[in-house]
Amino acid sequence: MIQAEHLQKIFRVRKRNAGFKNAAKAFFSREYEEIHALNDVSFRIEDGEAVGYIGPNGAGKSSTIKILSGILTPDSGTCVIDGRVPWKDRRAHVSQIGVVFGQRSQLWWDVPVIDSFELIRDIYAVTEDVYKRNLRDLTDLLNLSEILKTPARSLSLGQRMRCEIAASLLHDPRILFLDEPTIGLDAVSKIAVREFVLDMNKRRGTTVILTTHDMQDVEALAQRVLLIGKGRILLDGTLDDIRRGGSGQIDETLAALYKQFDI
Ligand SMILES: Nc1ncnc2c1ncn2[C@@H]1O[C@H](COP(=O)(O)OP(=O)(O)OP(=O)(O)O)[C@@H](O)[C@H]1O
Repeated sequence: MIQAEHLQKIFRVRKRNAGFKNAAKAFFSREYEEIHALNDVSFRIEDGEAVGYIGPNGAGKSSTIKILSGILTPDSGTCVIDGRVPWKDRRAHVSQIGVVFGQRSQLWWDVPVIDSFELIRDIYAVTEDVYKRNLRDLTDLLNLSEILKTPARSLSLGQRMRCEIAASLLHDPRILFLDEPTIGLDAVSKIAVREFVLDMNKRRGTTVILTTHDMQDVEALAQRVLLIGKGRILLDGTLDDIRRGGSGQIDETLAALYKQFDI
């Protein structure tokens, strides 16, 4: 179970105006401004749920995922995941979670993908049996056989994302955090990723938390939707709850909702 209560995160950044001269000035300046990424975020997610975490650019989605995965420490508030505090019990925590950041790679850039997988196996101390089974299933389901020997830097975006997802699942995590996993993918790759994640959720009971701007991802994967805006949870319900507010396409309905919440 994931229980987040009153999470707050403030980033302090050097104040600066536009232009090169001002950038240099800002470098030596002691003036800071505060960015309230998370103001008061609370939610509870049960084991086996698949939750879409949505909101406009800069709403605080990635910051939340980073806190839940232990990469970032909040300024205040608490978060307990299956009895662990992510940023305190990092070692135990990472063995139970898989994380995919669509905009960042966890694969070693210059080595064949399979070498990255083997490194991940060693880091997580995955037993040979489990590794072999997962590698076989993931290769099969995500269609990786022809790209396993290719270095990550030579893969297309869609190929790389399929490898990223496989890399995040080799150690059988109970929870999967996906931060924009279908960004830039073609229709075929998007569908493959969605089907695969749905299967993980349904068949293995993996808890899935997904941030995305693609509402088709949410339609395909999430039973529940959390809407965040200006660092606060504004809505916790189903996609039907969101649809009810509009009459047309889901993107238009969502845009109207953002407007209504002034986010
Ligand atoms: N390391 C950082 N330093 C300073 N500000 C940051 C940092 N990380 C995030 N922010 C700011 O915190 C706010 C929330 O950012 P976050 O990345 O969580 O949003 P998001 O909802 O994931 O946005 P997007 O949909 O654009 O990816 C933004 O205003 C962002 O500029």
